[in-house]
Amino acid sequence: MASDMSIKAVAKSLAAPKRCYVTFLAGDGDYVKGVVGLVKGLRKVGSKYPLVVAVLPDVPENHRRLLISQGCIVREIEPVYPPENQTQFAMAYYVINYSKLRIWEFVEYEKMIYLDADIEVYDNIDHLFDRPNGYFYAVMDCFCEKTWSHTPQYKIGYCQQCPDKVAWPADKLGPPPSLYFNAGMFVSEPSMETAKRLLKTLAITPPTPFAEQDFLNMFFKDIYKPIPLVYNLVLAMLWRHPENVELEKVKVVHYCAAGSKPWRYTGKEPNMDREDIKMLVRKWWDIYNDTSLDYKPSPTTTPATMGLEKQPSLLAAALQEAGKIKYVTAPSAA
Ligand SMILES: O=c1ccn([C@@H]2O[C@H](COP(=O)(O)OP(=O)(O)O[C@H]3O[C@H](CO)[C@H](O)[C@H](O)[C@H]3O)[C@@H](O)[C@H]2O)c(=O)[nH]1
Ligand SMILES: O[C@H]1[C@H](O)[C@@H](O)[C@H](O)[C@@H](O)[C@H]1O
Repeated sequence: MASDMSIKAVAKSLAAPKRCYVTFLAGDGDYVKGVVGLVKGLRKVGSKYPLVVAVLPDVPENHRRLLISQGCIVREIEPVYPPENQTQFAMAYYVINYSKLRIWEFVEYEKMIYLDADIEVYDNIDHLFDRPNGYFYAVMDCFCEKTWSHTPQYKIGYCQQCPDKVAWPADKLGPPPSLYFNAGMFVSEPSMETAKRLLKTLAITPPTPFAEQDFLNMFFKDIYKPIPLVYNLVLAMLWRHPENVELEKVKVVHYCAAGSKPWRYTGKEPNMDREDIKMLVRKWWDIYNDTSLDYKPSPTTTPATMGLEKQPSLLAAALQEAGKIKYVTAPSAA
């Protein structure tokens, strides 16, 4: 009977579509805290799918171990560099974000939901995996913060979040820009063919201020489908377009406004003393500090299910940190 059950469970898991959440981690700084907060948040809302962390080689071993002990699957990726250029990125470190393009190589999954490490999930969004294949789903960005000051949109006060407020001067600037998404959250399908095309296209595309975000907008323009802003609340929306935000309905918060990363929050930067911001920063810390959300390996956890089979050097350490993992060895014929 028991073995019947387990056969059924295995068959079910084999038939289940392969889906995952993905995030990206670079360097030895404090973004690792963001990933820990994220995986705990996903656990809190009962997400059914694992969080795969695409790490650059410069992520130190102790951070990788911490992530594995929190139930993440750590996958090292090779860095991707944009072509040489004199471009000023909106933030100098955005140059590393081109490496995000590697996640289309994760073809052991059929579909992925990408989330930046400075994102927290406050409600289950697994249903986004059920949207039809063949599209790139993401939330429309806002052009009103200073990081956009290099653009005509910012200069004339045009934002796609309120396209009727300032009309786009088509006579002077030509047709209005295509819809533009924030690349901190998106739904897409890994594919080796797409991965190769991304890199090939990048090699002949000069870098622009929002780095891979601009690039992805260009690359996926024809299959982009906007989804409601509850799936990626870019914090500036709270003061730039409050009429568009119903905060209590928001499922995913993106702490991308200057000064809003919870683990660096001081409250001193513009807008950071707002009550809604303070509440959102507190909410993030509540999840991060909640030890009941720490990863508890199930009795059937194995190196393979933890994604450790290709990382023997991390295995022992991860198991030590995770503490109580029990292996279920394959039944022996003897
Ligand atoms: O030292 C770093 C810097 C960044 N990151 C990773 O890169 C992501 C993007 O960086 P930020 O969150 O600091 O950047 P923003 O929120 O300002 O980013 C926005 O613009 C970027 C342009 O490159 C990306 O498109 C990003 O997805 C979009 O949300 C982080 O969340 C994190 O996952 C690191 O791991 N380490
Ligand atoms: O797309 C950008 C980007 O994500 C920036 O980091 C953020 O500061 C801006 O508000 C947003 O519009």
